[in-house]
Amino acid sequence: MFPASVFADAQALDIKALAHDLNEQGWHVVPQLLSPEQCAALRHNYRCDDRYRSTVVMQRHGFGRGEYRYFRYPLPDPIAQLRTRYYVPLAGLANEWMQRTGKEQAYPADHATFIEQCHARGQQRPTPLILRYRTGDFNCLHQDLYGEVHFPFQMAILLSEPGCDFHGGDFVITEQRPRMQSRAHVVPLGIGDAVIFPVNEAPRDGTRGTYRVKLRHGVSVVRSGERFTLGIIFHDAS
Ligand SMILES: O=C(O)CCC(=O)C(=O)O
Ligand SMILES: [Fe+2]
Repeated sequence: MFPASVFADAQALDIKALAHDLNEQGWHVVPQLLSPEQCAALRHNYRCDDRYRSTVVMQRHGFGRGEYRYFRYPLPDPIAQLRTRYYVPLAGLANEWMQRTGKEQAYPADHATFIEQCHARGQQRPTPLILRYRTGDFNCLHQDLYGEVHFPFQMAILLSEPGCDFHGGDFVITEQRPRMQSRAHVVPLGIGDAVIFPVNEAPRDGTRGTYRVKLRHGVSVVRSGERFTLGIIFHDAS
């Protein structure tokens, strides 16, 4: 069963804090975006086969160890709402970043129009997913680019309680800087917290103008227990 109160009451983004964190720190956390009850409902839903279009066993592809399932269209209401609702403020920042890096591209103001653009380019399969890790599982550093068209930000929501449901299993981001060694971030997350982070690249201000860093994200080894995440990716897959 899905949470009845969908996520219409999910808090609005603090745009200033979002822009500050993504520009200065590289990622932004929205605390308690979902309630523990909503998280439990989503974890429970992992077993409902008819909700998903495909299931990936990560070790078969060298992606790490664990499993994830992509939702099928039509997305359950709460998932669709999260995607359309958080797209809007993020599109504003995305366009600022495009200008800073001298790119012509502009993202439309609403998600439906952006999805039409994905579909027109042959990217028609939905990307929101639920990931499940058990003891010893992990997610290798990666990027969620699913075709030529991609939205520059994505969101992951932790659905399990760290220190209780599982131990280990930290969300990590690495930042590859030009002509410098890479920098790692461990993002502290509680149950229901969302992390918003760049899919591919981020602009940084340097002494000689703006430069670009390349980002990858993943999850360190889950030492014990079971850890679930909801991933919201805004572009569709080819
Ligand atoms: O399980 C996690 O925290 C990472 C999930 C992930 O890779 C994603 O949502 O794209
Ligand atoms: Fe990912």
